[in-house]
Amino acid sequence: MTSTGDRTWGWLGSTEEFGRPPEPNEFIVIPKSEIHCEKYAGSNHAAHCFIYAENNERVFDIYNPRASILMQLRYDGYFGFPGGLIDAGEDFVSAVNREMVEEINLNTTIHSVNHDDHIISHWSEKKNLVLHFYKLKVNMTDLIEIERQASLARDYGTEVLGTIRVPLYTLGDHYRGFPVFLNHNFIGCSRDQLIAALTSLNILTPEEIQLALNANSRNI
Ligand SMILES: O=c1[nH]cnc2c1ncn2[C@H]1C[C@H](O)[C@@H](COP(=O)(O)OP(=O)(O)O)O1
Ligand SMILES: [Mn+2]
Ligand SMILES: [Mn+2]
Ligand SMILES: [Mn+2]
Repeated sequence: MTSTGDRTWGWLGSTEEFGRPPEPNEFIVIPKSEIHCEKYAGSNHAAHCFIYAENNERVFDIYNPRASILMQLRYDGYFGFPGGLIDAGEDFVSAVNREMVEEINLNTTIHSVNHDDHIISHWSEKKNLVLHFYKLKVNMTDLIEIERQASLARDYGTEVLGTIRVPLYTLGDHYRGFPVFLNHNFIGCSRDQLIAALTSLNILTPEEIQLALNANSRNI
């Protein structure tokens, strides 16, 4: 224990396991039709959101981002999406909208998700944790405003250390850009969620995603 108390988990102890790096294939996809099944009623649930805008404004007049996707650096050092744990008796959609207010100061009278915005759900039996993922499509003007407002969020500077725009382009060496980003540390199944969203929304082709997953610095 240090004087700053930063070596304890305190009341976070009950969630400590959720943030541990997942084992390969720890999180399995569960059908949307099952997410309210009794089987998962005793699990912990969390819901996060993929906020994005189409964006073809080239970087250096070379690299087309195709879209700007909002992720965040978290207090625990991982990259993740805005969202969080679902409180007892709270429904998934209310929870993710609430968490986006807390974490990025989202104005939910303008932007919010509903049940139709569900993308995918993953379950870790080991962690007894179900992670639901939603999408929110905005235009670039709105995304820039959401980014601006995020620094005024209740949890900014504590639970959330800032928003980022995920790079989708791959630079000329076939490595820097999106492949490097995919090599960073993501929390929970957020890396799988990012790939699922990019695929289901046709933002990157499956070939581009596979190339990024296979790319590494030794290739260049
Ligand atoms: O973006 C994410 N994608 C998948 N799983 C995630 C993501 N962020 C966190 N998690 C996991 C690991 C966390 O411990 C739990 C709860 O989420 P979190 O955002 O930390 O919860 P609160 O905001 O503190 O309510 O889900
Ligand atoms: Mn939160
Ligand atoms: Mn929370
Ligand atoms: Mn959170």
